[in-house]
Amino acid sequence: MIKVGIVGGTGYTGVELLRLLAQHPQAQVEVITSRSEAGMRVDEMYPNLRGHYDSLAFSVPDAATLGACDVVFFATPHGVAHALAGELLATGTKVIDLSADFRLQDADEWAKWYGQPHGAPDLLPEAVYGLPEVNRKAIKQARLIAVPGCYPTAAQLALIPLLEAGLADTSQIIADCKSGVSGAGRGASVGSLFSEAGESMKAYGVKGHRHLPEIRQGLRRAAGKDVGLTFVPHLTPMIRGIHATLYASVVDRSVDLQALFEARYADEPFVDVMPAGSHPETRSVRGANVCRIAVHRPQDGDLVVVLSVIDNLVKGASGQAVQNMNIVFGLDERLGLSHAAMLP
Ligand SMILES: NC(=O)C1=CN([C@@H]2O[C@H](COP(=O)(O)OP(=O)(O)OC[C@H]3O[C@@H](n4cnc5c(N)ncnc54)[C@H](OP(=O)(O)O)[C@@H]3O)[C@@H](O)[C@H]2O)C=CC1
Ligand SMILES: CC(=O)N[C@@H](CCC(=O)OP(=O)(O)O)C(=O)O
Repeated sequence: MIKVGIVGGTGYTGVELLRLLAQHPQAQVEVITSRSEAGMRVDEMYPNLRGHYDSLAFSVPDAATLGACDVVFFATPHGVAHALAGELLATGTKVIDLSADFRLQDADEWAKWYGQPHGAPDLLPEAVYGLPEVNRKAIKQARLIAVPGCYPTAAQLALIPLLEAGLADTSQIIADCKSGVSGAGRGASVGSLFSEAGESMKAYGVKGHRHLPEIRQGLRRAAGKDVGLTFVPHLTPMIRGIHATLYASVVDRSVDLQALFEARYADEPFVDVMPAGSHPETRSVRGANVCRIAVHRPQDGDLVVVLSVIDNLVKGASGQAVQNMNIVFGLDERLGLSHAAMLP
């Protein structure tokens, strides 16, 4: 059994980790932290977990207790993993960080987008970007994994086949993305109120969102050169889900894009290339660790439109984190993650 610790157990990604790990045959959650709820049993706070974690209670984060675990997940705001990761790695504990602390390779760029100095630049060279579909080999050897952001997961999986094949005009790609409100976390804020976000939809971060450099970094890796990207996120009145629509121009109209995408993801357990002409719905991935993709060529012109949906809390965060854990510990990548989505 893999001994698991979770820092930040009361947020949405923390409780989603608990839900997924409850069904995992080879992992046992030993430590779960919350400073504000220390002492409370997890199944008192989250009744959906009753019967799964009979005696597990929140505790304050403590490096010694966490260091006794085989792996520690950080489901915390940005900056927290910077402070604790080094100490845990030194005790031999693997670290899987769901925040953005180790996603950008460049500490100065991180500081610019996150508004504070990078707290652990010495660890950046060994941090591995945890997108298994492009980095599986490196993940297997990693001690420190940066789980990709939710928008970046949906956008990169949609564009990588085109970029790796050198088929997209890299001067101008558009990522038009929509998220449910759980993407904003569990912390109270006016924008997440039902009466603010319900029956309404709005774009935000058009001038520059912190996921822009992360998506650009991934696209650059796939294309082997810089990519001109416009990224516009939107808040939509649903709880879970990301819907990303990607627009690019193809440089060779003769290529069968459906066949290209199917071949690229043929061996990927968590990417589903849907039949030509499909329109994937966010509800088709709700609760599941899957990204469903459909490729369109309107009027058979140069334009390619790729549609990509994920559950922000699963393939966009906690499910992808468990997928990374499975790879790091040499397990079947699908363990604990093979359930179907909830419909409706
Ligand atoms: N929501 C989403 O869809 C996604 C979120 N993420 C990322 O995952 C991380 C967690 O997100 P989410 O679950 O929404 O977050 P929340 O903000 O809802 O929860 C944060 C958790 O972290 C704990 N925490 C806060 N500050 C500290 C601290 N200084 N030290 C230790 N623990 C702390 C909180 O507990 P307490 O204060 O009681 O200790 C709480 O349990 C974030 O970095 C987020 O950006 C990634 C992908 C998708
Ligand atoms: C709707 C909403 O507010 N979404 C969040 C992104 C989701 C998220 O948590 O981002 P990370 O994956 O980088 O942690 C935002 O725009 O900042």
